[in-house]
Amino acid sequence: MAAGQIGHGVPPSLSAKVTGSFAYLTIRDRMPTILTKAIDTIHRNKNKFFEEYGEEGISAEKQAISLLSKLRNEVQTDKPLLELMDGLSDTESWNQYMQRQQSQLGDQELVSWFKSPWLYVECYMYRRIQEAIWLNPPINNFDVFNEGKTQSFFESQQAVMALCTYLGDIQKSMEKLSENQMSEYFNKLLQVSLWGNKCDLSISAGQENSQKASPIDSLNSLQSFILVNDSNMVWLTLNSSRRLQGSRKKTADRVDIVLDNAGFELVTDLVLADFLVSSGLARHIHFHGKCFPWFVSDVTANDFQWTIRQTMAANHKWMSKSGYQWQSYLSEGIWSYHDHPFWTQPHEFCDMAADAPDLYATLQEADLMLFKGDLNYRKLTGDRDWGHTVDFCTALRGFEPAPLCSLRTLKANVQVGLQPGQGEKLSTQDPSWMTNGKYAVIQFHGPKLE
Ligand SMILES: O=P(O)(O)OC[C@H]1O[C@](O)(CO)[C@@H](O)[C@@H]1O
Ligand SMILES: [Mn+2]
Repeated sequence: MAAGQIGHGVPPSLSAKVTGSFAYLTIRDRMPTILTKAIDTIHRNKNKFFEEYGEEGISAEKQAISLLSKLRNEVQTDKPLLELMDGLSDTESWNQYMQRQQSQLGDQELVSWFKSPWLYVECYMYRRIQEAIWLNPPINNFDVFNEGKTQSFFESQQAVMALCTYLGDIQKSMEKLSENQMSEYFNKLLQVSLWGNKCDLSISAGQENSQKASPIDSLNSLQSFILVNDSNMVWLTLNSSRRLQGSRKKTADRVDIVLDNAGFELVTDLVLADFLVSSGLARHIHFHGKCFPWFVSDVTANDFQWTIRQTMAANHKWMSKSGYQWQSYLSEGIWSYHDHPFWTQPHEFCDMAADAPDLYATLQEADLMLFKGDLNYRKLTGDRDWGHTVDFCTALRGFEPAPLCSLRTLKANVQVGLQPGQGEKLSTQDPSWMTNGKYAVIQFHGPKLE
């Protein structure tokens, strides 16, 4: 067994134990900054809380801030993680997961911010933010990240308009498109959705990070930054499920999109989903979002509905047309939004079949799953210290509910499925290639089709 490997050749989890690693810097610098911003946001909303709830609002604000400051201090001083106390439906499962982590660590040490797996502690921080808010009615539904998400949507308006106009143009000529043209548009919109993932707010610790340029025009220049491009497999998968259905109107029955960020990225996902349905490549789209505010910019049910309403209300013909179209897909059941507590838990996805069998069973009904973003990639691969040439399939460790594809810009140091030498070359050319968000993958796992 190679050095650092645990049982069955599975490498160790990334962790802040390694001083100077990206995990270490995230926990030392970026997470406290995110907490400070959350505290500022609550404080800035003090008057609003007073207007809405009077003195009760003010004392809830103070109490929430004090819990978050305490949390920030726990992170900064590498305190042991604490059990959750808020009695929500997922509390028990979080506390059990902590026991699991503790038993892996043994009796000598306690699970703590810098010693436990990075994936676990980073997820846990967002759950603790949720606890701090939830324990403080009447402000217990406040989304501390909402302002950033709405701002990122408004700042990318030009790009959204350009994208909706592009979609409208495709749809005007949809009937006449050849198979080749169709696959070309598909690839473009898949790549737009891929690069949409550059626009998250967690990596920049909440700094503005929106899309300004026209997303279609940038695609050519970004091409060489796609390190793995399995889009052909994705296309074949969509088309093979069309063949298997054998119906005259050829469609994959269902594509699931596991969403990542609100703002521009969500619009790129909705545009791709619209194209899949209006081109006849898919019949239904299931979107999966988060149950509570997560990793600064991730989509909640509220963000999802808000984005569609804003798109409908836009003072731009193609944008508002798209918004109305999306609303009608939802009311006709062609599109549906789902959330499941598992998406806001710290588990590697290889645990899903055992720990969230209901979700796993639902995903098995999909013809194709698209996993958006970096955190989903970390969970797909377990956020472990894999070699770059390890197969994606190996890193998934049996997680294969349906053919799946990760659309991810690289923001954490895990990347598998590269060619021999590719990782080394990148490290020489651009030492921060795994974390600077400049590179991306379209990485597929499923039956190989021709
Ligand atoms: O929105 P995304 O693409 O999942 O990116 C969030 C990522 O940013 C980070 O905060 C960068 O460390 C990761 O924790 C996380 O994987
Ligand atoms: Mn995210």
